[in-house]
Amino acid sequence: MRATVKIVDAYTDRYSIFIHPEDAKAAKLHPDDLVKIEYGKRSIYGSLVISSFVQPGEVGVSRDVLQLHNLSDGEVVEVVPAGTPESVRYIKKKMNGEKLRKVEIEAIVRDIVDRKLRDIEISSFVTALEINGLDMDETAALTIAMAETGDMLDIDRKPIMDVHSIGGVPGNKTNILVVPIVAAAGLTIPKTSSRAITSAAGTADVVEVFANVTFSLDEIKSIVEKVGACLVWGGALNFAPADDLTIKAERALSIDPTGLMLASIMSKKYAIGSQYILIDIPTGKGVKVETVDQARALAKDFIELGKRLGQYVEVAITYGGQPIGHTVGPALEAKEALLALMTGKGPGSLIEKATGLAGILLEMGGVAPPGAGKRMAKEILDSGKAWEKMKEIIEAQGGDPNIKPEDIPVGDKTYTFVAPTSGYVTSIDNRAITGIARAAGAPEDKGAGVELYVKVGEKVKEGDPLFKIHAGSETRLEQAIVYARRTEPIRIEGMVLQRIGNI
Ligand SMILES: O=P(O)(O)OC[C@H]1O[C@H](OP(=O)(O)O)[C@H](O)[C@@H]1O
Ligand SMILES: Nc1ccnc(=O)[nH]1
Repeated sequence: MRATVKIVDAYTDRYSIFIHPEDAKAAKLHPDDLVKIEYGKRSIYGSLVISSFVQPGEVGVSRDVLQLHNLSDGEVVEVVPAGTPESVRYIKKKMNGEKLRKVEIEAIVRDIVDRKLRDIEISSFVTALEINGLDMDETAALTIAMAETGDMLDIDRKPIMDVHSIGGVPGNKTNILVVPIVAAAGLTIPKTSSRAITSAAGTADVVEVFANVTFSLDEIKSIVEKVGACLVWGGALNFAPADDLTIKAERALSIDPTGLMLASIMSKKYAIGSQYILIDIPTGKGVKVETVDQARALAKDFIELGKRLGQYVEVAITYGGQPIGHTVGPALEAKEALLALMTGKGPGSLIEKATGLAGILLEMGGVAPPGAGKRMAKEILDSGKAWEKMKEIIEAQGGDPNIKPEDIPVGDKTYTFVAPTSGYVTSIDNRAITGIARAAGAPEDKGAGVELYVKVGEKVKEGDPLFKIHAGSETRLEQAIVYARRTEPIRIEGMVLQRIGNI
């Protein structure tokens, strides 16, 4: 049908296209149908909303559609049913456990990027990958397709280093220390991060507390060539664009299928031109990889995928059996990370992991002799050079380089859980801590999260504080308290775990 464009001031995150009920009836269109707007030689795909927001003869476009396409009020366009993309058949092949050909994977990625595949089809694809997986041929095809459907970056300052965690462990603010340490040594490290997938705060969510993380590739190039590093959100416009759309489905299901994880990470590294990449695989109970054998197998996949992409990859298998540091949630983690950079002091789990990973990168980049990297990294941190570099990065990314951790606001609705008995802390449940922080509102509410007062192996007396929940509202706080009471995330030897009566 021919229609006049009307901008609908709504951000639906579903690329919504609105038409009036009378027009929908005449065109035999139904809610959530995939529809196409044709104007000139361009095509815009979106999910149909039938509504009186628009008048007969009008087609409404939401703000998220306008983020990708220039349309103005009053333009005359054609609105037609889009039908079912061929790539849906390929998704069903993967649902049936069949191997996908390179061209089929490319079609799926292209249709995700063009928004021909709606949330429902993308979730089906992610679920199929969780159940049936991808082999290395499919993973490499997916990685390159994800990278090449977006912009690629060519940074002049070589060699280009990179570091990326597969995530999964709460409080993993490590790379916020690693990046400035490595850059302070004179190496180039254009770090891209995703927002939280299974955790309560992705690195992009944490950095966004004190600096902008959404930039175009030209802006990233300028930042990196100026200060040698960045800490930005990989989901920014047109940078491996399929990645953030599949992550949205992963986040809803709190899953991260191995093949998609490999492609998600390495597509960003490939797009930004990283040459030497260190992958962190946190390993332990309650994270994405639970055993060292599984971690070694995943490490081999990352190294093989890197070879196919022309990138040198090393992998660090790290301890992931409990949260990193003492804080979980964007603002709380930002405070802890900045304080560690300012003082060189902080929880051993954070400082030791950060200097360990940074040390490997210093050796990979040739600025530290083999075996001397961690010591050099610690010297850079202790000397204040890492903090000076971080201030350069913060300023280049539009933040306040004079920021003080104590000035960062956190949720003021709090509740502290105390030890029910005396004894040694025997375990901290990663998934429960993440669940409590997310119930409190993280990562969307940056001030929400959990502060840990104890770690595994520490001795407590009955009544000692174990952890504090921060939330932005009493409602969220109550939800987090209920979740915490149900999951009891911190176990102390000697405590009564359950009492079973004659129920
Ligand atoms: O823990 P979950 O949310 O599953 O994984 C996502 C997190 O892991 C990676 O960390 P980094 O950017 O390498 O520090 C991602 O960028 C993101 O921050
Ligand atoms: N799936 C992913 C895990 C961690 N980081 C990413 O960028 N993607």
